[in-house]
Order: sequence, then structure tokens, then C-alpha cells
Amino acid sequence: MSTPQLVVHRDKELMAQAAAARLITKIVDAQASRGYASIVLTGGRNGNGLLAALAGQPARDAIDWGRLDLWWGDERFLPEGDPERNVTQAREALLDAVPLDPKRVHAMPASDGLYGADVDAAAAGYAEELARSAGPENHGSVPTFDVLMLGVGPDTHVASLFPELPAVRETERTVVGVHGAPKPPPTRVTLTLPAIRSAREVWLLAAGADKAEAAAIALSGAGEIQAPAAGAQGRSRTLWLLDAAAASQLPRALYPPASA
Ligand SMILES: O=C1O[C@H](COP(=O)(O)O)[C@@H](O)[C@H](O)[C@H]1O
Repeated sequence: MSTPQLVVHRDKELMAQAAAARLITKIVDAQASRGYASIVLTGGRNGNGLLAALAGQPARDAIDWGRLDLWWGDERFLPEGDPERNVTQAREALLDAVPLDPKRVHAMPASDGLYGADVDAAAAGYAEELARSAGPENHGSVPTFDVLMLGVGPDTHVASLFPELPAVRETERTVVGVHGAPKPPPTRVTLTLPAIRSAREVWLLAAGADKAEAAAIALSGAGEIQAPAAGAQGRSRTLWLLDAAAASQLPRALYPPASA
């Protein structure tokens, strides 16, 4: 696993713009080298902020949207089209405005979908969908994600892995149902830490003063059961993208030499 690298931006607007530019470059590079890119989206304020910033960048046209696989790190288990669903918010922020191939947009199941209200069956179904897209080099579990993005909650949760809940302890399955999440809605679907750690690059997005304590805890050697963000690492790179407010409680030793 990779050691976390930090980039601190002046404020959340600049962070969203810079992260969007970084993502465009990653996608274009992956498409140039192997024909397609595979990205995992996150919900929450920072994830949606990045997508909205990307929607406004002229360089978005450099992406071949039809050769982009989109997956989700987690989903709030609600009916299709519910405004609180991460996919609904992502569609509004960006996805409805670009020519994606619908077959490559892998939304997590809704609570009125194929699996009805059975969140554990929905999680198993998404795990199967991931496995079907995996190649031999992936050992049959999940495809190679070029970039997997995660918002960081004020309690250090990432995806729907909340401190101390069973999902963050999962070591075998790639996707699980979450019951009793402390943040509404209580029922969710989430990738597990093993699935997250299969990504080439993991980017953690944290902007705002309410994320400062979480960032400091996760980056100061906390355990992943107590601080799930601490366990989110990519195989090649783990990148924390912060604004100054979210970085304000970091130990000085961690502060990156060049901040923008
Ligand atoms: O509920 C969720 O929260 C986290 C963090 O959201 P934020 O608004 O505090 O940035 C998000 O990453 C996750 O996808 C979402 O389901």
C-alpha cells in the first residue's frame, strides 16, 4: 500500500477545480494507454463539488465519455431517483450533461430495484457485477480502478464504512450492506476496504472546517476500525486533497511543502 501524499488548496472551490483538472488528465491518460478508464465516484459535498467543477471545465471535452466505466464507492439505499441517492446527485452535477455509454454506468441498486428492500442481496448483486467486469489479472473480484474517490466524513467515515460498524471489519467480500449507519439514511451499500485498496489510486477529498479533526485523526496513525479513512489506500498512490480549513489541524510534520 502507498503512503498518503497531501495537497492543500486555498479553499474548497479551488480544491474542486484542481481535483477536476487532475481527474480529467487521469482519465485521458488511461484512455490513451489502454483504451478506456475506470473511475469510482463518491457521494457527499466534496465529491459532487468535484463533478460540478468538472462539468464547467472546457477540457472535459478531452475525455472520450463513451469509453469510461463509472462505479460507485457507496450508495444510500433509497428508491430510484431519490434526491438523496448519490447517483441522482452525480447525474445532476455532471453525468446527465455528458455522452456516457449507459452500459458502462454501474449505479448501485436502489431499494425499489431488482433486489427490492433486501440490501444484503443488493450488495451481493453489485459484487457480482464487479466480478463480471474483472479480468484474470484481478483474481476475479473487482476490475482495476484507475482512480477511486472518497469523501471523508467528519467522523472519519469513507464510502459507507463507519467507525466500528461491521462493514469496516469486512476482509473477504467486496461489497456489503450497511444497517444502522449513524448518518441518514441508515441503510446503505458500500465497497469494503479490500475493494477500495485494489484501486491504483485512492483520492480522499476533504474540504471545510468540519473535516479538520477527521483528517488529523486519520493521518496521525489511527486504526482503520476506529477511523475508516486511515485504511483507504491505493496500490500506487494515496492522495489526500484538502482545503486549508480541512488541513488546519494536521500535525505540522505532515503539512506538504508546497500548498496551493
Ligand atoms: O453519506 C455520505 O457521506 C460521505 C461524506 O459526505 P460529505 O458530504 O460529508 O462530504 C460521502 O463520501 C458518501 O459517499 C456519502 O454516501
